Amino acid sequence: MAAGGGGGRPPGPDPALEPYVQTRIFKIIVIGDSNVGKTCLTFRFCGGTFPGKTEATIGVDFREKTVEIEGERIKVQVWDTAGQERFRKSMVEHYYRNVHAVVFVYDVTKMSSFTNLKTWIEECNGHAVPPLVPRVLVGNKCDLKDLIQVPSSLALKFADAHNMLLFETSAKDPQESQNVDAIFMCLVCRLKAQRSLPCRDTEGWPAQPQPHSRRLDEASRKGSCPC
Ligand SMILES: Nc1nc2c(ncn2[C@@H]2O[C@H](COP(=O)(O)OP(=O)(O)OP(=O)(O)O)[C@@H](O)[C@H]2O)c(=O)[nH]1
Ligand SMILES: [Mg+2]
Repeated sequence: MAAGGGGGRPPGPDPALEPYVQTRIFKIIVIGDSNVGKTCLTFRFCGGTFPGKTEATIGVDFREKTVEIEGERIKVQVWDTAGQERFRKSMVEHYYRNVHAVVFVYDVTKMSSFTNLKTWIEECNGHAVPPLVPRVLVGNKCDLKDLIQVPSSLALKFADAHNMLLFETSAKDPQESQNVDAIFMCLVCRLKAQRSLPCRDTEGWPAQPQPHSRRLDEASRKGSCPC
């Protein structure tokens, strides 16, 4: 038997006496047409790689990443939603419930995925997502330079009209991985600034100024959070 009969507890301070530190959880949903790269973007952010092969998402896939900002650990819970109507219809209510931030994704090589954004925004508005819930717009697949159909100027105009930041990036290009991170980190920074208490309630948040659109590469060149 061990000297002192410590009852099996490892040496060190008694956890019961340590101050209780709660990790905040921010729920971020990723929305957009099927095949725009939602799964790949969330995989890149949470796992750091581009998945070799993806299947159409059914319902939702959850991914998580814990980040540290100004000494605070925050759990980012990413909801990778299904773009195909038949795989999402029973889940839509769950997507929007208590959501903290929304990422709208289109494919820069597919104009229809851009024009369909208005439908996705309507769906979001139809689920009473509070106006203070930050939203960003992401044009994905920028690595396919010769196939680009959606000009940056058009996307920027749309983002401005909807009070969203615009990010143009690629889940596939490893050199863009910091820029993919910046999409989510920007949202986490805004949420952290908005909220001082660890609660999930999205109502009654303090008012925040709306962001101006800004290209991701502009922000990332500065090497800091684009907010
Ligand atoms: N070239 C290129 N291909 C990409 C990129 N991101 C995703 N893809 C490809 O696009 C296809 C669809 O990607 P997913 O991430 O599964 O698309 P999704 O939006 O999750 O689709 P749903 O789950 O059906 O809603 C896959 O073949 C990916 O390999 C990218 O940045 N560049
Ligand atoms: Mg998917």
